[in-house]
Amino acid sequence: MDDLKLHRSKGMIISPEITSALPYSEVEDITKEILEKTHFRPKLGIICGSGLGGLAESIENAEVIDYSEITGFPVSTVPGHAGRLVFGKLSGKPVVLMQGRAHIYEGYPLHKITLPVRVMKLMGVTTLIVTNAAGGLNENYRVGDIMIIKDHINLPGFSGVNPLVGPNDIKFGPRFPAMSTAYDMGLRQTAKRIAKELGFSDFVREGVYVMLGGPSFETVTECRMLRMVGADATGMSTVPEVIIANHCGIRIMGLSLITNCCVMEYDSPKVANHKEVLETGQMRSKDLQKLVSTMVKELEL
Ligand SMILES: O=P(O)(O)O[C@@H]1C[C@H](O)[C@@H](CO)O1
Ligand code: HPA
Repeated sequence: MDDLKLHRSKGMIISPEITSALPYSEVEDITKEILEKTHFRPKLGIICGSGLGGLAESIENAEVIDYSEITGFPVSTVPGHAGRLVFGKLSGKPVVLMQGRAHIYEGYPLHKITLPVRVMKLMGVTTLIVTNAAGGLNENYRVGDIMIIKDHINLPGFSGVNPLVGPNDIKFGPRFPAMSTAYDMGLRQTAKRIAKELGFSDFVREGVYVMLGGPSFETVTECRMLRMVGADATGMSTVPEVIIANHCGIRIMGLSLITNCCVMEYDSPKVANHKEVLETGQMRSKDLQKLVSTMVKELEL
């Protein structure tokens, strides 16, 4: 008996939120709908965070589909997230790039935010590079640093907010996926070596990303607490996508751009703001493009 039928047979109450997660066959239909609009068959997916959509500039022979034209896709409402699916070639390899993502704070349920990842899986994507803008918690981090993500803290998950809540479809992956190896070690090592070869060592780090729901930025005490528990950077995305990608066996690399330093002192006049986030994205855009395109050149897909 499949998981959804089992839930019903036990008389379990499933919230409308959970039942509205798309079944495998509908994700297949959406995938087919998209693939009819492009001749590319990518094995690599890229998700661009706030202000990082410039990565699309490196894509050759781009074919673009607006999220609004795709059944079930969440439409971006945040500045710095164009809301377009870009197919094309990066370093000679076919890729699909999400120019912008959806976030919990926009009001989207997690299954909708993460739908594009399942669609990528059914398209044939085996490796995902996921990027975000984040606030630096680590006292050694500077604005403009790029952090290779080695692990995450799913803070919303502490209260049951996880994109895998609800009946599990084994066609996507197991009921209880391990998360301790979510950020592929081989990809992290390659990224570190390439950063060194490109002369980027001064601003490329490796650390832990923590996700909060947003949209308000963190208080001083929240930042202090997050630093104490081992987080190096804080943001409002990425973790749900990584959980869903890892669940369905996609290899993942995560990159955070440190767009601002978190305020750690009670009497500091400094405040986090989205304008600074977008400006830093612009400032580091070319270096991020170089790091990602050089990695892609080397990737065995
Ligand atoms: O999509 P990401 O995680 O890059 O966006 C970050 C978090 C908020 O959406 C926004 C705050 O400036 O940037
Ligand atoms: N906090 C949360 N999300 C963010 C930040 C931050 O300081 N900067 C960019 N995204």
